[in-house]
Amino acid sequence: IQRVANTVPLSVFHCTTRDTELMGYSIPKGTLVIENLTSVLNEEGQWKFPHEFNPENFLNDQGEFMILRLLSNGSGPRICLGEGLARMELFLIVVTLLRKFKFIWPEDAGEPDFTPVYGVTLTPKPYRMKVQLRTSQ
Ligand code: HEM
Repeated sequence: IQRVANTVPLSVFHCTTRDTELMGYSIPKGTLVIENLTSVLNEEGQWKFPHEFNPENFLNDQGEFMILRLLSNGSGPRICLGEGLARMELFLIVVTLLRKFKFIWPEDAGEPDFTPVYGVTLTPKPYRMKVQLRTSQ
């Protein structure tokens, strides 16, 4: 979910505090550095299905779960302080909703439009969804 949602596509802007050499590039002191997380999270060649929601992106050839650093919350000394909290909340909220309800795309709603709404964060366009209480079996 976090890979496809790409919630903070340009991360938090940073600035070099000294002249820096990175992979052959010289970055002078005081340069504004903007990360492109959209590229990281959708890079062709890095993901089996870069442009679709497919949990198989996180499985190896034997079908086992691969432990990856997803990078949707940045990395390094300034990594997102809320990463663990955000991940736990997402898990609890999504699992609780899916256990209680079925989410059904309405037949008359046409194809879903995945074009994001741009801001500091990316959000989906408003959409209608049929929500049905699951019956206990
Ligand atoms: C899915 C939810 C979230 C996403 C995708 C996200 C993403 C990010 C990203 C990309 C950065 C920049 C990291 C970097 O510069 O390498 C960041 C920084 C930060 N985030 Fe989050 N974040 C999320 C939720 C939260 C929550 C819930 C909190 C607090 C409770 C939080 C607090 C922070 C703070 C304080 C920083 C700045 C850390 C620093 O500069 O030292 N974030 N976040």
